[in-house]
Amino acid sequence: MNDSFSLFDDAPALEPIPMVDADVRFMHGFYRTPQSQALMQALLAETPWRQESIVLWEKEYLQPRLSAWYGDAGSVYAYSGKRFHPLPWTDTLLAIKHDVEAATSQRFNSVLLNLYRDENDGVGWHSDAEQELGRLPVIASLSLGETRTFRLRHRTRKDITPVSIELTDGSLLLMAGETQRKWQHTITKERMPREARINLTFRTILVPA
Ligand SMILES: O=C(O)CCC(=O)C(=O)O
Ligand SMILES: [Fe+2]
Repeated sequence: MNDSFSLFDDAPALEPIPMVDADVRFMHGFYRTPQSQALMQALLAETPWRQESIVLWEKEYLQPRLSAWYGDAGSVYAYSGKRFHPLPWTDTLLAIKHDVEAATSQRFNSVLLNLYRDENDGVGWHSDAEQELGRLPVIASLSLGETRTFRLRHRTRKDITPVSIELTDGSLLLMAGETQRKWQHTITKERMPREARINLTFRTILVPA
């Protein structure tokens, strides 16, 4: 699906972002228009988007975004006291997974889709350090649609400057190594009007033997 790997193309590559205690790589234009727009439209139409809730201090809150969870049948994900069973892969998602696996030399068995409908949607500071992601999670994050700012901050070292990355349409971000153990990340809400953005985070859920 992605034709950007030809030797004769000026193929962009995942470039390391210099960070302490983290392995973060990033590239613009992993998918380019019009392909990125076609994927966005397909995912907007095909996905059974849900607004999930989280429980904090015994109070239930709706998440400020819509989401959907897909993966291999065994890749059950526990999050905020709930267990999510994945939807079966679609052709669209399998094609994207194939491209992302080729670009990252990694294999993934699940993907979390997030839809940020406008500037009022976001995701708070967190790390993806759930037990079923293993000790050193590898997460590949594809962005489609509106650009949003991805911020990272070190969990314990206040002397380390936070990092901001503009996640443009069609960009690909890889987080590996100690990134989830040592850093947190967020997509902040914005003041100015924003169009919709879809983010796909490919993950590997370790299935208990
Ligand atoms: O939307 C993004 O770029 C980040 C999403 C995220 O951090 C997550 O789903 O865990
Ligand atoms: Fe995350």
